[in-house]
Amino acid sequence: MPTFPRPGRTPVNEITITRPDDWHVHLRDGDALAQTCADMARYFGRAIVMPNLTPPVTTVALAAAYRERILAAMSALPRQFEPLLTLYLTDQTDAAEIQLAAASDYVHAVKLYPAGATTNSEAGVAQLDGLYPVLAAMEESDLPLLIHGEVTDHDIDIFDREKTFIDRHLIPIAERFPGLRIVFEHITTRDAVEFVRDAGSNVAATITAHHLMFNRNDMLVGGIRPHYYCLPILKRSTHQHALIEAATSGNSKFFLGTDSAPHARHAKESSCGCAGVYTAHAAIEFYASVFEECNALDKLEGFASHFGPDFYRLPRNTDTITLRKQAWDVPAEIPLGNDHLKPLSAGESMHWLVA
Ligand SMILES: NC(=O)N[C@@H](CC(=O)O)C(=O)O
Ligand SMILES: [Zn+2]
Ligand SMILES: [Zn+2]
Repeated sequence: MPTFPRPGRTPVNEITITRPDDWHVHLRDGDALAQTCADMARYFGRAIVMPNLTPPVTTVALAAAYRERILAAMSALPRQFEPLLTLYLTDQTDAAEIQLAAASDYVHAVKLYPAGATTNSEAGVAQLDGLYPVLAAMEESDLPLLIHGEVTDHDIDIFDREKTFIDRHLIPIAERFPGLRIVFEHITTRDAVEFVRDAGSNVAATITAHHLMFNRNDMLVGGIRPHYYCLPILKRSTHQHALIEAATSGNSKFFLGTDSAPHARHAKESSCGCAGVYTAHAAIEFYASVFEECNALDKLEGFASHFGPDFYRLPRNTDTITLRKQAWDVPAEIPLGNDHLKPLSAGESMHWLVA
């Protein structure tokens, strides 16, 4: 991992921060919820829950029902987190549904998946221009737009899909709807960092732990590692360094979103493996390791616990968590309903743990 040494580095064995939230997570549904909710409830306060179920969460009524299933799955747990629901945009979404969402107290954002861009995005938006009346309604009712920012054109190289999305779609959307709050989700490139940094205060980005920890060499050198395969795909190290600089900079436009995305082990270790990395079992511990490497542990609290709620116009959590230096081993496998998944860093040793 690259380091950005800052003067005065002193070893830290314990850090207490405002309770963090996860601004982008996939909990899935059904019997997967037992594990995904338990991992989130270990210390996160709230989580923006992605709507890419099958079928997707396209209406406020479906979001209400999904929320009930999440709360039911959590009822047996020693502590709970608050699920913040999102709607899945389709070519059929209308302004009336947006108004319903804005009026509800549990739908907090609307998610744009370009059709075919990622896992369960088949029902996503095929014609982005056709979306403009819906985006106008969102701007009007101040409901944030969350974007999986990749084009899907066959002639665009997979490593260039985020950059091309910025040029073709994000710049026009941001110009046309200057009052629309936009979260550019799970950014993976220097181009995305620069776009968000230079945009208005209505534009922010989430950054995953795995895009801070790894680049495409980690996935492809010495053998292909399907458990590092996610979308947007890991990029070259120069992009990884730009993400690390952004996350540890203290700039409030960049905040924590794990994109923890469970897939059964056999579905990833396959001749056509699924996209998604599971990090919920050790999320804040992964981020803490990266920030520590960069001697930037003092910047973790803003990134993990302050900038997200500020952007979403929600109160910051008022209690704290404490991370301690403590060796522990990530399990080799984690149950997922009747199946199993291989979590990030399976079988490896970690040195931070939430007390
Ligand atoms: N990130 C991923 O690679 N996969 C996510 C979908 C997404 O966030 O794009 C999933 O739902 O599995
Ligand atoms: Zn995505
Ligand atoms: Zn995601």
